[in-house]
Amino acid sequence: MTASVAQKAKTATVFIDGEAGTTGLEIRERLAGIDAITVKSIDPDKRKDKAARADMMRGVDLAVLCLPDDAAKEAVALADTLGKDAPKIVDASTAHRVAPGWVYGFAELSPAQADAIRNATRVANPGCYPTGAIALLRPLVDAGLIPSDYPITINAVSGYSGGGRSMIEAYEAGNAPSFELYGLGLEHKHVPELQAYTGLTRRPIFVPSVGNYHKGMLVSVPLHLDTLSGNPSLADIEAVLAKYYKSAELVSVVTGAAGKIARLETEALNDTDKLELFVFGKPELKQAVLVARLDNLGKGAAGAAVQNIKLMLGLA
Ligand SMILES: NC(=O)C1=CN([C@@H]2O[C@H](COP(=O)(O)OP(=O)(O)OC[C@H]3O[C@@H](n4cnc5c(N)ncnc54)[C@H](OP(=O)(O)O)[C@@H]3O)[C@@H](O)[C@H]2O)C=CC1
Ligand SMILES: CC(=O)N[C@@H](CCC(=O)OP(=O)(O)O)C(=O)O
Repeated sequence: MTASVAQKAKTATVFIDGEAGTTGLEIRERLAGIDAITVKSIDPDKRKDKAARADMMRGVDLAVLCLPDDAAKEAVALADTLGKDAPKIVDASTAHRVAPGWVYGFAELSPAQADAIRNATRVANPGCYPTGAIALLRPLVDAGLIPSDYPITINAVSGYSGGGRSMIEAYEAGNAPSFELYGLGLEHKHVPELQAYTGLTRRPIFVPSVGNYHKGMLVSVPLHLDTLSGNPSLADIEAVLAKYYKSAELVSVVTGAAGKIARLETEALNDTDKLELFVFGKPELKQAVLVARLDNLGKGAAGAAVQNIKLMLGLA
């Protein structure tokens, strides 16, 4: 597959299973701007027809699954019936993010991750919230500043597009709340990937929320500096993050925010695939708040999917 994909790199073909959904549409829009990729669309009447979907998969280099979890598992089972004709797969759902045999599609996770994605046939696209939280925490756990058994709490807010078509319709009907916390049973579907890819041995507490606006996300992690290893300063934390993402095109560390910026709004990165990281806090208090900002449909979904598609098709 790798050699043939390289040979036909100019005409790589992609099928988006779930093309008409929130994430599918965003991916289609981004792929339309890439000359080296042709999107093959299924007849809308057949979009849930297993035989038609299997035929589409047989005819492409890569399939992107933008489906609910159960439908994504069904799509993988369909691909499994195709043997050597199965396409490469990027799954945007939660179904395979910690599954054996799948590579986690966060290219900036570690220096080796982009290559792991390039060489993979099955890649699980990260959740929007874990993208922010893992980006903040993984470098600090790796550096030993945050002990792996540290009791981490992650607070986050998303625009309502994060909930897909049904939540978008509910909010746009005009009778949704202005803001609400959810996941208060502490079993949000993102916790397993959050724990697995941050390297935390203690299960983090994750408190998501949704605001009455379309898209844009903030993920924040409060820290008591005097309980971390080596009593690090805000500058130490910032330096670890800045070094980790030095060469990353899409992830940037906004340095010097502490003491200068006191408010942060959610929508500044909308319609981009960027992820910004900030370290706020006050040295005298020995307290810090790490914050990640992203477009939940950009780096939190379609932007990361397209990054993975390009890596897997030999285009990046
Ligand atoms: N929205 C977001 O910010 C993010 C979403 N995701 C994940 O991406 C996946 C898609 O989410 P999202 O785009 O928001 O969801 P949507 O509800 O907006 O879209 C889902 C699409 O899948 C189609 N679909 C449902 N069941 C089947 C099936 N059995 N066969 C074929 N097509 C089917 C739906 O068609 P129909 O409407 O006609 O039923 C719809 O077009 C989910 O797993 C979600 O967790 C990932 C990252 C972020
Ligand atoms: C606001 C909202 O409801 N958000 C979704 C997460 C969206 C996302 O990115 O996660 P997946 O990729 O795992 O779907 C939720 O909390 O379930």
